[in-house]
Amino acid sequence: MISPPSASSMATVPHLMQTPPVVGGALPVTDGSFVEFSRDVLGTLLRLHQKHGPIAALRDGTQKIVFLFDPAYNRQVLSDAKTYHARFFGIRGPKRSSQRRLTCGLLAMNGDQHRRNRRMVKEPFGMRQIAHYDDAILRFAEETTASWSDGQAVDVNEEMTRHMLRVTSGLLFGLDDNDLAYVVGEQIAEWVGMNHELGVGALVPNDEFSDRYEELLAYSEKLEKNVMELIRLRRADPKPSFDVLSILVRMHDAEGGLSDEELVGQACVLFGAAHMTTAHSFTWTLFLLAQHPSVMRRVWGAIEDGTIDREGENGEMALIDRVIKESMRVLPASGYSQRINNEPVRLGPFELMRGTPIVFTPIITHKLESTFENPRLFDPDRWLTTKPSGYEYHPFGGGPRLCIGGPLAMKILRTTLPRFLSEWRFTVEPGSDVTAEVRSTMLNPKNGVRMRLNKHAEAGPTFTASPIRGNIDLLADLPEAPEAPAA
Ligand code: HEM
Repeated sequence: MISPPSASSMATVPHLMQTPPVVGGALPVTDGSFVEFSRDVLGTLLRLHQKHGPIAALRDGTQKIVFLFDPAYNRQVLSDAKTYHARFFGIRGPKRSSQRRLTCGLLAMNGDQHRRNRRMVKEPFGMRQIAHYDDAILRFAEETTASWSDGQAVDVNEEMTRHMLRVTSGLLFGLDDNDLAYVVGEQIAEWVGMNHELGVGALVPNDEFSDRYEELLAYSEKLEKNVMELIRLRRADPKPSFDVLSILVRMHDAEGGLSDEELVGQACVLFGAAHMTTAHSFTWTLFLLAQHPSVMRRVWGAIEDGTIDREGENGEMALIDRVIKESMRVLPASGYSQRINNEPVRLGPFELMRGTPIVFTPIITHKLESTFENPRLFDPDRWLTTKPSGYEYHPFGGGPRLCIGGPLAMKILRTTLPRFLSEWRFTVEPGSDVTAEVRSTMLNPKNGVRMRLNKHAEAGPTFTASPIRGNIDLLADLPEAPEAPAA
């Protein structure tokens, strides 16, 4: 049956995803606090869309953040990198500081510098290069499954984060099971989080801001030392390697390509961009499959008969790709991204002064009924017929700044998931709290996702959805899950 949204979540956050029109001549503006926005991104996005429709602004004093919900606005902004600049890091720190160097990665660059760096950084992510990663990806999957025991209860998000830290340090830095890589991964997650909280705080007068600013500068020094040490370890290893850092270093040495400063910034951003987004995508996909036993049974059958990653006779998308695309539609790991206009612009009903933050979000755009029928339903087969544009469906962003690691992330997911699922049954722990929140721009499970792992060899391939608590019903229908008893 269809689990109704909980009364408490409905009281504060709208549930439907129709796009109402802009009403009358009034500007679609809500007065509020940016600090509150940074504390409840998901609720704010849902409320603004519900109230204002395709485009909205949150106003705090004299400042505005503009939110785009409609694919036409996404197209206007994302395709025009000249007018709309990326600003992933609001705080660059003093010149020659660690903070300045660490925020030097691709996500923070614009104009010619972005084009030049993107050309170089994208080299290791081409289809030809990532073909080299197949064996390593499978080996990491084997190691992770070997670490599980039958009947074990785990937080799957923690498991997937650990898994992706290993995969990322292996593929990006060529370092197998390196303790320092774990430390760096955790530090990057913390540092990105501090940047986002403070980045929003910096837009408006806020007492907390100055203390935490000093804390951020000190933290970035610690992180930079460790990223430099990873680079040093990589350089010290004489064996020829296809990991991303080796390719970048080789290009650096052969062409004088990336400066050391750029290398630190790129390494840090690549590591952060790769492991957290992909770990959350793993988690959400395993969660959605577990809560949809009818889909899971088909996936299991296709793994058994070897067709899981095979296109259909008429070129239909392989089942594993349908599952991943659909999971990234319903619960996209990247919750929102941001641009600023570097000249005054007219955007829909707004005349925006230079430097206005502009947010776009797949969380809302992926749920528009005008593009996707029953948008909150997890229905992998919709991908047999639906063909949304890159501005209607944009889990990896769009336009000239499209994610360069998208094909690698897809390869990791489509190679690893069948390996996990062939041996293990993932069942959500009944009664557990599955709450989505947007933190550091990513949609992640606030309290993890508690799941029990059982070996098919012991338990047989039976699949059951579980009653759960939390706010996930705001984003996903779980029609196969029994209702949770009232708390
Ligand atoms: C499922 C996994 C992933 C998701 C959902 C994801 C999502 C995104 C999104 C939405 C953007 C665009 C941000 C914007 O427009 O402001 C982006 C950019 C980027 N991503 Fe990913 N990403 C993933 C995996 C990866 C991986 C594996 C890597 C590298 C190893 C990576 C590296 C990058 C880089 C360097 C950019 C900046 C591109 C530019 O500005 O030119 N991502 N990603």
